[in-house]
Amino acid sequence: MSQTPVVELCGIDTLFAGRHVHRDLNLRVEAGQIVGLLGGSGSGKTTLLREMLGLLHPNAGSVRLFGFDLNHADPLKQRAVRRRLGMLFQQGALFSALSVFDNIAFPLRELKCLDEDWIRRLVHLKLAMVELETAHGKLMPAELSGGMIKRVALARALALEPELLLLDEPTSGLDPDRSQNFVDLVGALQKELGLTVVMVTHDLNTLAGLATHVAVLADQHIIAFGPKDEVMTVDHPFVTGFFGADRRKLL
Ligand SMILES: Nc1ncnc2c1ncn2[C@@H]1O[C@H](COP(=O)(O)OP(=O)(O)OP(=O)(O)O)[C@@H](O)[C@H]1O
Repeated sequence: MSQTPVVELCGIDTLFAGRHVHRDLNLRVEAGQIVGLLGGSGSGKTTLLREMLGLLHPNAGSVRLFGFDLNHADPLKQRAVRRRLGMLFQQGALFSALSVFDNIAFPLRELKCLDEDWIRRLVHLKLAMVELETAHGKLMPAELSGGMIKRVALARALALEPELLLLDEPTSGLDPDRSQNFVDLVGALQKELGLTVVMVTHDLNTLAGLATHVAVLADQHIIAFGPKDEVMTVDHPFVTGFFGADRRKLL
């Protein structure tokens, strides 16, 4: 018997001002997969991540995480489900008025059941996980490089030890070296922590370095899903245009 999928989107319709962004969209992500979500600009990728986070409810269809329907579960259950996922926003979305330490401590303090001594130990552990030092905890977000912002945001996303990690353009704004380091870090943590990952990316190297599977969002739904070597041979204008002559990079 197959296991409960980590993410299951069924028949999703999303409309803004009467215009469909998603129409009868379906996606099933199994435990341990790293799914690269591709699609043209404005095709509704970030909107889909927001629906997985429960920040936005689709107009029709169901969003199930770990088997729980986010639209119908009671608020307590919804909160419990949300704690099982971490999100890395495109620009990091750190709280600018809080230090690195306090940014990472934020979700831990929200639990309201850990004393400060535990929080300190956990924050230092998360800093080490993303290859930063304890001393970095004192810095403010404005003092960080682009790569460090991504690492701190990742440490915060991992604070509650999620099973599902959502990444929105994880390497955008990083130069090729930093981008490769970040891809290696996420890949190593994914293996170590057994994470399931859904990431939006436009970057072929990030996709090549991380994704086990690719989902293509076009024409308002997922037109292709599967291992990346299968998806890149799909005959669709977006797929052909995206992979173009670089198809071999992914193999
Ligand atoms: N809250 C909102 N209100 C109205 N329209 C919205 C809202 N959020 C998104 N949209 C619209 O929905 C469409 C999809 O947006 P979304 O940000 O999900 O696309 P995307 O695929 O992530 O794009 P990009 O790759 O450019 O970031 C866009 O046309 C956007 O303007």
